[in-house]
Amino acid sequence: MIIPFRKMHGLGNDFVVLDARGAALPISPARAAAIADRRTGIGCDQFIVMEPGGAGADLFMRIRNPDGSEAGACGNATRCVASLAMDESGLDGATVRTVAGDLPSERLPDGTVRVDMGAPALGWQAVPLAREADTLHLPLAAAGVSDPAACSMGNPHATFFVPDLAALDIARIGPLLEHDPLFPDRANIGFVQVLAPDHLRLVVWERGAGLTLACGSGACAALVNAARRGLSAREATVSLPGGDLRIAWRDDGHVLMAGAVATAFTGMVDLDAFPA
Ligand SMILES: N[C@H](CCC[C@H](N)C(=O)O)C(=O)O
Repeated sequence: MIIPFRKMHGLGNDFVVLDARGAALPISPARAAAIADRRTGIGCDQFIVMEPGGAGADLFMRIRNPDGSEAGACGNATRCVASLAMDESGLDGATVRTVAGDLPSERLPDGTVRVDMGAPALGWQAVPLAREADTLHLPLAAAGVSDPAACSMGNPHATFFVPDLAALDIARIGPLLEHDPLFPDRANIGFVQVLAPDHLRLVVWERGAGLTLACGSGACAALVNAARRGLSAREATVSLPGGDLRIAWRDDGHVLMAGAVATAFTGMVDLDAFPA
């Protein structure tokens, strides 16, 4: 089955996007992982399938990591597919439905796309954690980092606050923390250096994907956790290796994320060339 795909990214956090709104596609976790593989497939941080949205949503977005695991949120991909929906409709707004809820998105005058990621979940069971703990100060330490905060943005995040990001070997400690038994569903691990109350520097070891150039839900979690700790304001620029996101934790509890989106290229893919 040969079908079109679109390669998109948000600040270098990149996605292969397939369109299954017209007809279901035979996409197993194994096939998604094979297409996401950067050596033998097209290669991406997340594999995205657009499905029919149903009433009240422009589309449903299914998110898979390169290891085949399904995720409940992907902020950068949400902004990308919302941009596609707005291009198609000619409108400046679109609602993307995910397993974690409906995410209203809009294109801003400067061409960036802003998404309402909803409210973070702050309780230990919602993150989730394997046992009761204070999500503002988790009993977790590894390889020179400790005392993270945690929340869910529809997917689990732990945020460590460090004095110097450059001093960390994130490729080594990221997987240890991602797989810590405290996280029954694993977790995305963010490392934050607070530059100013309205400016955070962030690097994320993503669950099921590893180091990425940007992580939208991770930037939301970093801002929420920094504000909860009194380390930042409720609105800040989050600078990731791939670029800046503007994050605001509104008084109504919702977290807004704005940033650039882009289509790198389009092409055709033969699904039968990958394992069923
Ligand atoms: N690895 C994440 C999904 C992608 C998140 C990230 N790419 C974003 O922009 O939010 C997880 O398993 O929860």
